[in-house]
Amino acid sequence: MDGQIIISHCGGKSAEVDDSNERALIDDQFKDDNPVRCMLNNWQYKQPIVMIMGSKCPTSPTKMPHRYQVLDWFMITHAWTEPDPFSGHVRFKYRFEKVGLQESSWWAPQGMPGKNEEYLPAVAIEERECATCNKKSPRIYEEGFLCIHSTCQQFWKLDGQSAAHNLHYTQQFLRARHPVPPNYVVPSPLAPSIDGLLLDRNAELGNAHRDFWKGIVCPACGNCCARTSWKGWVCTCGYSREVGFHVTYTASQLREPHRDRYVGAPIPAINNRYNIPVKVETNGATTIVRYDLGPAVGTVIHVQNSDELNKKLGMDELLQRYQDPELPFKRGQVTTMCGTSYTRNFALNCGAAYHYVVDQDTVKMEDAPVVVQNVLSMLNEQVGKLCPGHRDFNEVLSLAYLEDMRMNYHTDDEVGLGPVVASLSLGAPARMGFRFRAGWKQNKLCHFPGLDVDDVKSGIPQFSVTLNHGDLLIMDGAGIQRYWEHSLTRVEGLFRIAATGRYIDPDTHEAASRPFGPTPAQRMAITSPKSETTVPTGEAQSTYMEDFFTHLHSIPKKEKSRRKSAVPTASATS
Ligand SMILES: O=C(O)CCC(=O)C(=O)O
Ligand SMILES: [Fe+2]
Repeated sequence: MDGQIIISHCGGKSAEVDDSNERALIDDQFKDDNPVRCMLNNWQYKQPIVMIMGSKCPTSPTKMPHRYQVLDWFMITHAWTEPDPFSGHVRFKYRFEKVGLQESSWWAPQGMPGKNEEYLPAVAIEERECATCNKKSPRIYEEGFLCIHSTCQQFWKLDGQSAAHNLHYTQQFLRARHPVPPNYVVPSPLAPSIDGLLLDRNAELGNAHRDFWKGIVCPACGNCCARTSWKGWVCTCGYSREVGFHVTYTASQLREPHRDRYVGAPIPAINNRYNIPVKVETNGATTIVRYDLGPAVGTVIHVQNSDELNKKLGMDELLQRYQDPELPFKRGQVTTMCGTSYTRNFALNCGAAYHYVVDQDTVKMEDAPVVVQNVLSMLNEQVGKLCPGHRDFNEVLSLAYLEDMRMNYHTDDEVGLGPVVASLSLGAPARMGFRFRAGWKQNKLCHFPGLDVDDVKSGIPQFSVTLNHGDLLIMDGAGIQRYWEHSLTRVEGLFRIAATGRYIDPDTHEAASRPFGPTPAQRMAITSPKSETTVPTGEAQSTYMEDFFTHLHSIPKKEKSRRKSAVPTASATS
């Protein structure tokens, strides 16, 4: 790797060799493998590609300042196959060349190609035909011409013998620079302009559009900056940009335009295989639907009110007050195997501390925004009527969903939680799915005689409900969290609030809460100074590409059919 050329392999299927830090392929890579196909498409159709480098990259020419950094736009000039030095499996390799050769590369040290250096005149990479397969190969290594076609008997052989693995790239291969083909366009700047984003977007969307909650590149320091604050983007360098809401959404604006608000008894969306008993009770203004999941599990209760009753109960006002830009909503931090990330939705926890996979602050109920205090009273009153013996909630987790936000399947089964969990929905409609909790085999014994374990593994929802503005969804029974999972698969609109009440026993819950991940490291600036270099033009592109494509290492037929039949099992266990 230098400031303009990167030679690398990718395409997956590698694993650590024993306990060493070395990785090796555990299977051949094939042209039909998705990651390989993507790369070959990029090469064939000349699609520019952004290179991102991790701080642990062993061939980096300088010390990388961040865990991950964006290098630049590159194009693939050559692709070929080689045996993996450790396992002998076939692996695809690629030569990437920076598109903007005239720009100085921030990651290159002084004196390296790409750094303030007038570049050498372009040199061509020689190509030769293999006497056995009659296909062309580029000259990549000093040690001699190697046939790069893995289906050829002479693949990776020098004078009839398997070539060593510690070969040296030719100077031509390293020094060649290719003209940027006509019509070759970089699809976007590496750092999209935040002003363009904010000004061009339709203000009627009220800034709940996805563009307003995804990350930006900080215009002050170049750092990638997630939107975690309700008010807008706040970068660790001190830069901040408020977003606010241009529009205060009303319930009728957020309603699904193609479906009328509830009229009459709802039709529950049920995969009716297990005949979940459903009871519907209505008095005109309120409809209560009860999904009976069995005596050892519990009941899901869905309460829907007419528009008039919702108004009377103050639901529209609650929705409006939840759009106050001063509310301390935040996107919570989640630590995953791949690093630190954020929940999709904004959260505000009030009352007892509530720890789940997310690291979040809690506001005491006496200091909580009035809207949250009102919701708590309303939840306690309504749930008290429907679930006899209900212990008053002492916590409300308010979640704000902007466009395209959702919540994946999970259970609210943290230690110290009471058996009743109830959430009030405000704003845009959303679909909540319920499925069997994977891996909980006792399901079989517990209820639904004849439960097919494949239905547990499949992850398919057994029933789902549409939560409209003003609806109350009560999960009554600890067994629901034990044997079932729920998710918010789809929010049909720009803005939705879910305010969920729970009883949390502070002592047992605190004692059992999970450790949380580290805060994000301080980030440093990346700048990319410009310098004058010459860009080669007019040099021919490699011509062996066609040969390579017609002679590619593809999955054998037998293997292909085996993979196809394996698909359902693989997805079922995921
Ligand atoms: O958005 C919702 O209605 C569901 C929220 C939820 O499941 C939770 O807070 O645990
Ligand atoms: Fe939940």
